[in-house]
Amino acid sequence: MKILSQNTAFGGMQGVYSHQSDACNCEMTFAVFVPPKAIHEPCPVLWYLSGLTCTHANVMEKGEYRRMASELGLIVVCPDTSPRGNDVPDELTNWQMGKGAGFYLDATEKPWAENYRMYTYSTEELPAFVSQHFRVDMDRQGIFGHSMGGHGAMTIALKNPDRFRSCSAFAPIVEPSTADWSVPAFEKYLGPDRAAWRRYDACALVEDGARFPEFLIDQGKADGFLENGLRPWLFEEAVKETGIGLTLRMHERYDHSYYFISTFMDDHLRWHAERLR
Ligand SMILES: N[C@@H](CCC(=O)N[C@@H](CSC=O)C(=O)NCC(=O)O)C(=O)O
Repeated sequence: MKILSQNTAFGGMQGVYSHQSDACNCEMTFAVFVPPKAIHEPCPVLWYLSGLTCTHANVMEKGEYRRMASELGLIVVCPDTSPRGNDVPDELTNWQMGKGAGFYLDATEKPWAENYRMYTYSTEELPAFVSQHFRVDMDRQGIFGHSMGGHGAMTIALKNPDRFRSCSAFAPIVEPSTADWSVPAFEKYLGPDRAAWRRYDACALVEDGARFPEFLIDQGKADGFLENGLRPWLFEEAVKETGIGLTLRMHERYDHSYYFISTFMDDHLRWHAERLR
């Protein structure tokens, strides 16, 4: 593991690290905040998955999670959103595909399949790596994310209900297999057979029988992506009569930005901490 930076914050340590990823076949960077409590005992770990165009750095710089994570004793890990490097295929003028747009899936189509394996990276390789290098209690894991990362968090939780005790999302893409900004990417990463897309779609997963106890979703009503990209009401409909709990909070005047995310960050951290005790 390479240490790229380490800074003391709120009595804990915000670090940025990189390692060679077998899943993505490239060097991957991630951020980890370790609260002071982890000096004495293993702490619960919260995985934060970021949205389109992001790296590990967006939430680290603008998410404002450290004060509360420090207070609650939560380790927060923020992976990158795609493989990186000059050898990794990309669409330079398309922010909804390629680098910064990994959609937390394992691509099956050329040329993407060689590197774009963010599902395996986020659910297997990075957790194994983090558990080796940090004092994490892997029996107490939660996952959350924003937009494309909200989609990632919800689909990963639905597919791994025994691993995660809590899941929440800020403005998630709840049905990427029908949303304007994700259908072209799904076609390129996964091919034309839409049956294969359902494994990476929260609404479809629920329809197909996947279950997770409960979700918290915050959504801004002034979010420019609400109608065509995010549509949380589809998930509300999907979970009806399934026994899955959903707290969906719609907020007047909030948009899609980190101003919105940072406003509700403390609520999400408390939501997770209560379930990770
Ligand atoms: N470049 C785009 C806007 C991209 C954008 O809003 N990205 C969001 C995530 S969107 C869904 O996954 C984001 O988190 N951006 C990073 C940030 O720091 O705000 C455009 O031109 O509209």
